[in-house]
Amino acid sequence: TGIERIELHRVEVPLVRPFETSFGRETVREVLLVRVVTDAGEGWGECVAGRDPFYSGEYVAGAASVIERYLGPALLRRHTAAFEEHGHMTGVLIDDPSRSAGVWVDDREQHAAGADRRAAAAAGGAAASIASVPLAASVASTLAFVAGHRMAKAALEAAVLDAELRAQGRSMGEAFGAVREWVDCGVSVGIAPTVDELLDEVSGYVEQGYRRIKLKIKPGWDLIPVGAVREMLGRDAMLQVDANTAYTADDIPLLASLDAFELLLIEQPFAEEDLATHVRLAEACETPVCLDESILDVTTAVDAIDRGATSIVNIKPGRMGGYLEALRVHDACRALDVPVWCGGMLETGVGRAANVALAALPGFLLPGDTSASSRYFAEDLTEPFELGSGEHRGQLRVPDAPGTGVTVRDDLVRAWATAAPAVLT
Ligand SMILES: CC(=O)N[C@@H](Cc1ccc2ccccc2c1)C(=O)O
Ligand SMILES: [Mg+2]
Repeated sequence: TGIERIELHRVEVPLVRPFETSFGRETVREVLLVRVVTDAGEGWGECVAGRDPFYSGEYVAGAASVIERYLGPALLRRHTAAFEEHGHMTGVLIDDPSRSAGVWVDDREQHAAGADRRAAAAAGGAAASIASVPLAASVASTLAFVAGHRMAKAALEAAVLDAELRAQGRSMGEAFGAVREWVDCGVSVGIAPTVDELLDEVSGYVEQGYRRIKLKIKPGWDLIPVGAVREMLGRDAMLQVDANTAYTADDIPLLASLDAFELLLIEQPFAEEDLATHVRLAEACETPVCLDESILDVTTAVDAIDRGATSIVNIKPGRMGGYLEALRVHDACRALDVPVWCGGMLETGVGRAANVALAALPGFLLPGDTSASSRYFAEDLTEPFELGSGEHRGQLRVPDAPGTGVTVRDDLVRAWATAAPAVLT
């Protein structure tokens, strides 16, 4: 079985309102979508990287480049008979235009070790279902020769996973081990021009039924807006903040004073690599510290928890190299009694569908940023995700059709494309 074709589609989707964080202000979501054709059928994956390398070091053009130059060729060769004809050299042909011949890298030991270690770690929990998707489960080890680029890798793995599960007639929810059909939804609220405008926006979301409010903060926009929202919502509403690494150790006293607002958590106040300062804040305040940017895989998740740098984890499959690693992080956190929730990256329905399926796992104990499509887009690239009503107020339904369960509207992908798709075969 093999991967026969990879298409990279770059589209621009306007946002219904500007989204401002401590690292920038977006009015359009530029997104890279991956379509793969395997001998079992086709699948779509969404790369969560933003247009610019501001949330993380990855960005749309960089992800497209690393896929065209390294990751795509590896997948196309690794899974074709022609590739295996070199016998022991289960390596990767690096197509380097500057060099006439490709370079073979013998990676059997490295991949085998990596795969064994991961399989052992995954043996216990939801990740066990990985065994039933051999093609998707082999993607990470095939791509391991490239350092980093987790969002690019995740998009490819997600597309292969979608194709494989559609061929098996299984939904992602079923394959992941979902335990519920509806997931509680929270909403991420950007930095606003004034506190009044913030309160208006938050009121609207509460009206729509969102079960949790998350406010973006940064130095100079924190205590006052958070206090005003807490005042408006009352003390029982679920409220949290996300700083996207904007603070330093000098701000520990200020951040500790957020205890007054009885928040669910403080998300990623300090730099991605700075676990030590997160530990110091955790020791200085009651409000739980939650990490986002810092958590790249099972290893970094368990290390951050062991150090006391985080007591709640924001799981984002794109940041972790894919949904299969996200399952492992879920399992590891569950074994350590650490609640997790599903983060968001302004995904279209492609990524949103897979995130909702992931959020249905037992360890996802807090509402995630899996908001309705209308939070970001007037029109979605797939069927829109809409909040339920009545007993399902503030919830999204987990798709139960095969794969992601949604259908990508080719007409919109074409209409919103910023360039002709790149095709690798
Ligand atoms: C919903 C939410 O707050 N997401 C990210 C921040 C974020 C914000 C804006 C983005 C724009 C393009 C790509 C990624 C982005 C990520 C977070 O949890 O930290
Ligand atoms: Mg965050």
